[in-house]
Amino acid sequence: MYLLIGIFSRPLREKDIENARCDILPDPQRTFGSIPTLGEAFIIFKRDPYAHIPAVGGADIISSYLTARKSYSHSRELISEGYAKYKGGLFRVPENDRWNIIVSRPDHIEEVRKAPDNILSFSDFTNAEFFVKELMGPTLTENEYHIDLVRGSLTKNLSLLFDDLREEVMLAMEDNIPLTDDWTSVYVFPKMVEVVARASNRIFVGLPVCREPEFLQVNIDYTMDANANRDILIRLPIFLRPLVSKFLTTVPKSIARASKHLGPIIQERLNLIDEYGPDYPDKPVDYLSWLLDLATGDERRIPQLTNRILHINFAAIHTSSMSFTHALYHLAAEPHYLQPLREEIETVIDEEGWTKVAMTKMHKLDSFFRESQRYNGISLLTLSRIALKDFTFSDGTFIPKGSTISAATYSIHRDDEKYPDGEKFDGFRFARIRAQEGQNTSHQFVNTSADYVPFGHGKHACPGRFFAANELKVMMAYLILNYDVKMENEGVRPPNVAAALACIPDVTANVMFRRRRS
Ligand code: HEM
Repeated sequence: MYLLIGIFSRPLREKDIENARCDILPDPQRTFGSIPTLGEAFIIFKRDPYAHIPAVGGADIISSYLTARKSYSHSRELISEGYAKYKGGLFRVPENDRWNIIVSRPDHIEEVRKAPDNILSFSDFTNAEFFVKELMGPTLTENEYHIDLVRGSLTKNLSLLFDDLREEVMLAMEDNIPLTDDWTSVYVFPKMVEVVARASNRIFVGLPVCREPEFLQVNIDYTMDANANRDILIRLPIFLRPLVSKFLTTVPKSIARASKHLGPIIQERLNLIDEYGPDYPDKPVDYLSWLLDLATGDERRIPQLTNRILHINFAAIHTSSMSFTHALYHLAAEPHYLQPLREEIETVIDEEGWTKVAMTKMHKLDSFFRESQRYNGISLLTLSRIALKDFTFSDGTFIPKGSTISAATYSIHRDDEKYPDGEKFDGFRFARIRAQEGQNTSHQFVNTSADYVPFGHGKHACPGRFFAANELKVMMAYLILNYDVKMENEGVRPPNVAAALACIPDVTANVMFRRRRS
């Protein structure tokens, strides 16, 4: 309850002071990390709606300001501190422009998962976090049919598309990592981004455009630009963001660049639909065809369709290439994993050939990726939501409307009570569990639970994870069968880099490859 009117109508009472903290904007989750503005000069008092939730670094103005200032480079430490100190309970960590309320208890996570979208909203969170509406266009948020297609058609057609995916991964790997007899040092992260971009676009838009370097580059740049623009906007006062985003956004330029390649293909498909109907002969099976099946009105125009393709690449490329690089660094730093993985992959391929079913039978490989996502992940927090209404957990804990709430992903995954020796990377941890009676289908790379949330959990859990799991496994299986691998700095895995909430593999490291000898 804001006390601005009350301040002028009666003297401040002791109780008001107890329940109040000085805040600068009438936004309940505002912290003090952003640049003060003219509007912010109007200091008002209000009850602290978060008084019942302990704050890492302190809740008063000065401490929250100073802690928020550290949040970009020290998020991991701040979240770990809260997790250790308030174990099982909620806590909050300040960011530039809000408090992040963090949950970690399984029952709390389950309640966040089950809460309907009109109370705890995932899409409002992603829009606020990535400025989707302002930077990428409002239609993406108003009609999310491109997301439904990942959950539906893409996942359902994985078996059918597997051969295309496999072929593109193998060709892209050969092009990016030379098969040499002697050890060759490869600056690996950009190469993996390229392999993922090419293989993903084989399924998104098909041949030959998935191999056009400029088309792939636009898709890669789109993510980098979106992140850079977001980092600028998040530091600005809220009222300036819509205005600045208009000048900042590079999306129209990206659409124009990508349309040069996609435009003629989309037009050709639209012509065929006009002539022969939606199921025209030799219609390609890819994500673009599914978009065309569902798009109506303005959404059938080339710029709109191109933007959807760019956006799905935004969700797919860096998430998958970072996840792959995390796992690759473990393999290269500990090459003792190579032999058992090779034996498993060879045995399964001998029995099944290169199929989607074969990928599900490689339990050690699956475990290696699951463990890498547990140990590293790509985000310290997932399952993030914005409360569109007041929300109360069944234990009575109150979350005010407007709050951001997330799961303590990194800390949950490193918790010894959930994962014995959690600070140690143990590549076959989950394969051993699956070998136990009755555990065969649990603990797969794509399974989520309250204790395993690198893809989120529940209805908004990453719908692309089934596709990503197949892509990453084919990449790794191909690499393990064809190359010997080690870190340039032998035996040492380069430390991850923390930037805000992201957990990024060292993007500057080199890995050594040579043609497999044994
Ligand atoms: C290993 C790679 C990937 C990782 C680690 C990853 C991770 C995530 C995470 C953490 C979320 C948010 C879930 C939450 O916090 O509740 C998410 C959402 C999403 N991901 Fe992924 N992702 C990956 C690959 C992909 C791919 C390949 C695609 C597309 C083909 C994709 C499409 C999406 C979409 C559309 C959403 C939003 C879901 C919704 O609005 O309900 N992701 N992903």
